[in-house]
Amino acid sequence: MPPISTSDSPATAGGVTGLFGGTFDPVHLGHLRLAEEAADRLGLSEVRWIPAGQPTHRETPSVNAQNRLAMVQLAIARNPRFTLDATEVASAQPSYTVPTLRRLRQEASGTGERPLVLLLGADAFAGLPDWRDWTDLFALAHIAIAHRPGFPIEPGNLPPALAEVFRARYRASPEVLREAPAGHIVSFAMTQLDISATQIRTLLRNARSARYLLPDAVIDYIRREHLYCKE
Ligand SMILES: Nc1ncnc2c1ncn2[C@@H]1O[C@H](COP(=O)(O)OP(=O)(O)OP(=O)(O)O)[C@@H](O)[C@H]1O
Ligand SMILES: O=C(O)c1ccc[n+]([C@@H]2O[C@H](COP(=O)([O-])O)[C@@H](O)[C@H]2O)c1
Repeated sequence: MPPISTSDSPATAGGVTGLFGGTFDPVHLGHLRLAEEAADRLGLSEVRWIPAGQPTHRETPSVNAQNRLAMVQLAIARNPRFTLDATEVASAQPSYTVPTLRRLRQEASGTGERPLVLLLGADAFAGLPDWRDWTDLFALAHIAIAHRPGFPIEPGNLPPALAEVFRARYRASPEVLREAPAGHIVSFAMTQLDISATQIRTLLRNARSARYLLPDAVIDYIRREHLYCKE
């Protein structure tokens, strides 16, 4: 099992750290390829997975936070670059990203101004102006956007306030991530996998196979715990 970080476990010293938050209801191969390809293409020494305890911007997840955390733990268990951050799940507060980044920035302060990179799918990036205190994000971390089928990354497709920020902060080369601790936006191509947790929940509710869309260990867990069954 990978190490689980809590607020008192400092991030790995040195390198560039990727931060990957999500509802993960459930975690699937689209998430795993995003994190793996981000690590390769952006040269990340670690990708820290941060399941949201109480997501604020969507319906209540189908499965509770402990089960979603357990599924992520199983999914990333054999990858030495992946770590799990249980802090949002352990918190009684709603899961907002800016306070999480402030905490991680403080943890990283012992290792100097280390670059932190928030990893987002293109759909999540387009929704940024709805996030709480979203303009504060850029003082705390870089953002790396993963291409996702159906969500082209172009200023013309973004809300105006975000398009302006995108034009000012976007850089073509991921090398800029090492040159500053925060503030740049980059994008990276990833294997296009049109997989969503919504699709998987629908398959499982209808007693259809979700095999090869998510890791076997996660499917086994879902079966054992009777998750995503028809009510
Ligand atoms: N297939 C995919 N390709 C690229 N990015 C993805 C993919 N699936 C999810 N992501 C990204 O992973 C992050 C976490 O996503 P989330 O847990 O909401 O998964 P989801 O499949 O989009 O879920 P749901 O269908 O419940 O909305 C977001 O940044 C999202 O954009
Ligand atoms: O901070 C916010 O206001 C905020 C609003 C929407 C989404 N987020 C974060 O964005 C990440 C992806 O969200 P989602 O809904 O695609 O799973 C996850 O870590 C959420 O906590 C954060």
